[in-house]
Amino acid sequence: MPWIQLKINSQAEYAEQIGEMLSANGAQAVTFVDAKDTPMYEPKPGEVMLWPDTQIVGLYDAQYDMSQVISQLSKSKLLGKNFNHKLDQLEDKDWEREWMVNFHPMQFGKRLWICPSWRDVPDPNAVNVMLDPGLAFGTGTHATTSLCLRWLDSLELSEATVVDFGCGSGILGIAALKLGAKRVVGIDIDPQALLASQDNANRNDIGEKIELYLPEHQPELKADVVLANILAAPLRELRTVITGYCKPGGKLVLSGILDNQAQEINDLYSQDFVMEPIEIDGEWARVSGVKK
Ligand SMILES: C[S@@+](CC[C@H](N)C(=O)[O-])C[C@H]1O[C@@H](n2cnc3c(N)ncnc32)[C@H](O)[C@@H]1O
Repeated sequence: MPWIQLKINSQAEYAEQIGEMLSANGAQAVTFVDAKDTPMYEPKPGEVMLWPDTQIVGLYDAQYDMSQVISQLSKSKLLGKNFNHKLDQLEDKDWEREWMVNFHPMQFGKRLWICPSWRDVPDPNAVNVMLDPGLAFGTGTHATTSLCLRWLDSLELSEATVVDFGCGSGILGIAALKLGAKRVVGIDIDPQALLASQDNANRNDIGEKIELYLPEHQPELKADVVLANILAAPLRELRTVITGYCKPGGKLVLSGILDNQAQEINDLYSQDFVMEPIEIDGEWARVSGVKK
């Protein structure tokens, strides 16, 4: 479905109010972008980042009557009759890649950085994962991914075999390889994710160390580390499969779990794992343990 994007530049102090006006006037999503594209850090979950010159971007269904929206907005005291705005038509894919504007290098734990493949690395001596998720999930900006990345950074992974269940962009498996793992098996139901994972692995010169499978072709193996960031429902349903991938003494991390689901998932997996303390980030939780 095509979309229409309405862009309004403003001083930071008015941006949130303008954003609220766009939401009240039919915008399906409102984002805030630095109008001057100065370097910045990634907003934490729940945090609205405002820069001195902020661009407020409202996303509207292409069928929406934008003349009505503009007329409504021009009646507000904040914007006035001749307020400065820009309207752009977007195709779906353009919108899905809009996040690229806001994707900057980010550090996770002590050693690990995730860097958009089109930007410079901030520290050439760090463990840098160069990433372009394409249309797959996983940039590190989402709390479910960052919880796993921080956990990975805290491990000694030399020579480890790793299963990345629900690999998306490949971000977790590739980070594990760059942190020293010797082999990663990535599994995903989405063929786009497998393509993105292979592209990203190649981009990081470790393409030969990753194997990617749809669930119907997933191989049998016992891994030292199992990662699964795939929401609570599949974690429940696939417990035996996920548990089966982990060797005794191996480590497991589960994410994609809401804060209020974490204890139940923790208790479920405690049948086979000695669980570690649950880690919370905003509304998301990380559950982890060591196989008995
Ligand atoms: C939340 S994303 C996580 C991506 C990446 N691992 C990360 O941490 O950012 C979940 C991924 O799991 C995949 N997925 C969902 N259900 C699955 C299942 N039953 N088996 C395998 N993959 C699944 C989705 O296609 C998606 O790519």
